[in-house]
Amino acid sequence: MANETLVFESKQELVVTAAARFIDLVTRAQAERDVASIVLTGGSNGIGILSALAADSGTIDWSRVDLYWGDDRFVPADDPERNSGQAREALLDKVPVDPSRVFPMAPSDGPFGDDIDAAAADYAAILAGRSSDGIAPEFDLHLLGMGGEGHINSLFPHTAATAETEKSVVAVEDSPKPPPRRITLTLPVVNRSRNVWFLVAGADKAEAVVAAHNGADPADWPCAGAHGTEETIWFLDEDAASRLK
Ligand SMILES: O=C1O[C@H](COP(=O)(O)O)[C@@H](O)[C@H](O)[C@H]1O
Repeated sequence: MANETLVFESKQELVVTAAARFIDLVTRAQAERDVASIVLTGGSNGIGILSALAADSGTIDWSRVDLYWGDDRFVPADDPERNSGQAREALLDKVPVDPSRVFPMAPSDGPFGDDIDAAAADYAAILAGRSSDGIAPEFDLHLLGMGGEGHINSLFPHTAATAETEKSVVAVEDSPKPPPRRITLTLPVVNRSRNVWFLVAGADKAEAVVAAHNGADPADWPCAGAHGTEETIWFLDEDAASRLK
């Protein structure tokens, strides 16, 4: 399992480079497995890479890309906080994705109404149904943003969701970062990904970056618990990397 840490002068350089590598990765995955499977994330850089990809929309065969989300907010479908809605606006409405290959998590006004546990169970069933072992796909790439306290997806420090070892998807009712109700993939499923990429900018993330690089306890720093089976790459701006030796 390889690890790489790349440091960029600006957030823009970070997302543009990540987008170029995303195109390479998807192209290679499609050559090897026909369809590439990608887990998207939210946050400034998680959406930033999608905007950078929109500027280069002719290169990827989007009809052969499966798109999942690492987490989303359990709010109405048209709420601007939805990671999936932001992804549509930044990229997915602009490229020829196959709608049958796009798997957003259910919103709070979707088929399960306000039942967040049913919505989480539905997403687990979707992942299981698209896997070879009844659990979840081996994603080609899982994109991750990160909070200053080390959260990834909606896995926050010292929470049951972060400690989960059995379920692939769980409901979060009390996220310390608003909105409180979210659905998230768990660490065991993140870690089925061939490649895990962290997209992180800002001095407020520097302590968490050091913790992850030093192999901290994921209960304290959830970011420390995410690894690709083939490669883990940290895309950092200089501020986020400022405390690395
Ligand atoms: O709550 C969330 O935050 C993280 C990181 O966001 P950022 O704006 O600080 O980069 C994001 O990756 C995650 O999907 C989202 O739900």
